[in-house]
Amino acid sequence: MTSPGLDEALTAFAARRPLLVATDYDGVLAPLRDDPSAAVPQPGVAEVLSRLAAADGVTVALISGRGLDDLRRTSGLQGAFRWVGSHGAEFDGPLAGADAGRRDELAGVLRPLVEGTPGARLEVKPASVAVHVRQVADRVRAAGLLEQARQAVDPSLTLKPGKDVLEVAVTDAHKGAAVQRLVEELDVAAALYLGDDVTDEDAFRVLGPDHLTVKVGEGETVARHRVPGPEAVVGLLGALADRLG
Ligand SMILES: O=P(O)(O)OC[C@H]1O[C@H](O[C@H]2O[C@H](CO)[C@@H](O)[C@H](O)[C@H]2O)[C@H](O)[C@@H](O)[C@@H]1O
Repeated sequence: MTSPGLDEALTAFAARRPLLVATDYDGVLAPLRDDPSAAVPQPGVAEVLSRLAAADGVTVALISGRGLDDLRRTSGLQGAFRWVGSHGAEFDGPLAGADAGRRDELAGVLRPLVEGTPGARLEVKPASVAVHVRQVADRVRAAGLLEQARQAVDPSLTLKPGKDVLEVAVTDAHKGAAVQRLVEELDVAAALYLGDDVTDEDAFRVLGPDHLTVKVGEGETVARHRVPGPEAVVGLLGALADRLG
């Protein structure tokens, strides 16, 4: 499933400087799990990210839909990385809490729907509320809950559908804006972005042909390359680290 041409594209990418190596977390660095707190990195991730971050002229960024604190805690990763949480709403560190009132109001709307669906789970994040249905055995009810949630919320809020989840955000932050901001701030010659979900398409879209975009797993994408899953991601990042010397 690894796309033809990726190896050559990686070699060309590695020859440029400065570089941004940006990656999503769930489904890319960590295999998906029923319990989000159990989604730990694929073996080899910590080592390869450290190798990349140590290379001259290379910045590594983790850009996740998770809240920043959750991302750090669950991943257990440490290093001189740029940490971006809440789809970009947490760009320079944790949110101060200005949006907490609106978010709690939203949680109040969604909670009764979730509590009425066995297996569903509500996740209250810094700038959003997520309705998770991965563990809803009745798939018709799972789809019904996500639709009910869509209908129940204020239409001015931002809907972010994902893998067995619908997230409703009180900010309009998205990963595309976060990547763009890093590219400009760091003034990089090229960026690599790895992502597996619908919200990663925003990041793929802002990166033109000078950059390297890699979709992880199946599904429609505007990314130019594809690898099958987190194990292949470790292989790809290792191959990049080898080329960076
Ligand atoms: O942007 P990401 O780093 O990919 O984060 C996206 C969401 O990831 C988590 O949910 C997803 O992964 C869970 C663990 O594998 C899985 O149980 C769930 O079904 C997936 O949707 C996280 O819980 C969300 O907050 C993130 O937005």
